[in-house]
Amino acid sequence: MESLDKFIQWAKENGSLIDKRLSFKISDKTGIQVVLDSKIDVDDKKVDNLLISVPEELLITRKMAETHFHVTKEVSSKLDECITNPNAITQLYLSKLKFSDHDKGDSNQFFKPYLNILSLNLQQPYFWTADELSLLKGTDLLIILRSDLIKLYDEWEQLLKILKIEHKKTGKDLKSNSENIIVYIQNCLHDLHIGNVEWTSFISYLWSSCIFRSRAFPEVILLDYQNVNNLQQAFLYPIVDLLNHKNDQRVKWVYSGGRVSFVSKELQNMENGDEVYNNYGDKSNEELLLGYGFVEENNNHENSRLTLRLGATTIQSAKDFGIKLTNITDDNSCVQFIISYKDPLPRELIYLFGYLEKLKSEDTLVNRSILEGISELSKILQSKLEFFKSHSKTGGQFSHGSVIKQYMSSQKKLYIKSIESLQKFQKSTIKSIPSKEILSFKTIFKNDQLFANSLLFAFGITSFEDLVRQGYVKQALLLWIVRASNLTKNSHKKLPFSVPKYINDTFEEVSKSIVIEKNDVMRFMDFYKQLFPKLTVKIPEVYKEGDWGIRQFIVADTVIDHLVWVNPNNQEPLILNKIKFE
Ligand SMILES: C[S@@+](CC[C@H](N)C(=O)[O-])C[C@H]1O[C@@H](n2cnc3c(N)ncnc32)[C@H](O)[C@@H]1O
Repeated sequence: MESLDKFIQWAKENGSLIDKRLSFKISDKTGIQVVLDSKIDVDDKKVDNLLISVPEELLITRKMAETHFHVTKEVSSKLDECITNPNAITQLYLSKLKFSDHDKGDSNQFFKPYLNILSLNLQQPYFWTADELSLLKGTDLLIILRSDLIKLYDEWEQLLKILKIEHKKTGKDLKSNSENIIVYIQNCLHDLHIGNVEWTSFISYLWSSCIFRSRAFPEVILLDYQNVNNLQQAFLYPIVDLLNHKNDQRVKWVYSGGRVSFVSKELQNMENGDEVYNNYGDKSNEELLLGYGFVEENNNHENSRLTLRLGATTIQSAKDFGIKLTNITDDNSCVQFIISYKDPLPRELIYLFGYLEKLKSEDTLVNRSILEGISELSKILQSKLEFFKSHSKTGGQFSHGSVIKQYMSSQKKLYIKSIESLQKFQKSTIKSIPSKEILSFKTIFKNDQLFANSLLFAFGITSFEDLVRQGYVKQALLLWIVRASNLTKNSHKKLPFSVPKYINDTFEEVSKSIVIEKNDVMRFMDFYKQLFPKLTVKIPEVYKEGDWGIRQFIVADTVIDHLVWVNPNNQEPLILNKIKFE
């Protein structure tokens, strides 16, 4: 608290204006926070409330860093050419301000009260223990974290090289980015926490880069848009960076007359003692966790990356077919989709799964392929849900356990939403199919009594539910499709419903073109022998009419591939005409 008071005093002495109604506190959970001490007057309610105003001399900027390191125009351009992060040099400058004891220069002394409130114990996962990180296994977080660290290491090496700053590597330092960077960080944590690190070391650069990620403001607010080459360029903004974050807060940062001010439109609705928040940008929990070390429990901006490893050939052929795939990994082997509350079920994801279930003989997506695709997609979403469900229960014993649980739980909620949308989509797809293009096997079972009764003898089952329970749906369906192909005009009349023409048309089409191999016959032999000639003898009115040879069952099996989708919720087969999915 003492360093916080000193810092506020320093800021005020150096021209900062802080609204009297604000006070600064320290909480266990969120660190320093800014609180509204007295309610807003009725008169104030209409105006935007200017709460904090800081003169630009208190900001830590790239310009300041370049002056400090005597960077020429050429070197500055080289930095931009070789390093994508425009804040690299400012980060190094911050490391020097914070960790260099040799440099007792003016700026180091001047910023001391500010530097003292910058915690050495940061919450981002880069500083978590190995046990805590192992709880992230199976999430993208761990993959991104590793690749961020490798990129940062390269950035640090490049930066020192361009600025010709020597870092004498000790035994504790990494020799290259390919060494186990996570183990290196774990070994440096103690020294970092007590401030005993070289300002030129990678660990201090990691610290200052995390300070930048969690506290810096975009420089576009200071200058004309055109004057900022890189929108990522940022500066440190003492005092305003004490405000914690909440999504959807209506705030403004205004630059005028050499001062940067923070304005909030939220005060009207606030009570005494409420926390005043900034808005770091509407962020997903992954962004919040990696950038800031916390997550929002009910985050409307939550999203999740669904990565599908399909291989380059499949991805290319899906694209050639017309599926719009925008997020393909660099090696072309994976395609990614973003699941969010705004779009819990991207349409292109459904089309892709429909495409994957398309038969070679089909040149468009038909209702069957889409429904089949939905079933496959559902399995993937369910397995994601199960993963996040089980992981939202573990980790309680670790200091970052609760944030891990919250992250897993918010991912879980998002997948629940996505699965709900998929179920709705499945229902509406079935509903949209005209009744003459769809026939349910349950309806057949109910209406074709003669056939249904024959199944008691064939499989010992008494109802459709029994058929499902005993696992004979496929066999019964094969029998019925052969029966449908054998129905004469006369026997057709005896049925209380008409067999849709597309079923027998498909049967004929397949029958004409199919090439039957010995293997196909072998595959059906056991099934066939079990039922025939038994059925022919016992129930001739069904099984003696027409052709009941084994070939018919092989044809029926292909007809099923072409026309049938089994609803995974109730195992009911639907026989669908091949019409284009609209
Ligand atoms: C710009 S600083 C805000 C001031 C900070 N509380 C401090 O102690 O200096 C950002 C850091 O504050 C914390 N923070 C900000 N908003 C938070 C929130 N809604 N919940 C938890 N921690 C938060 C995180 O540690 C984050 O990295």
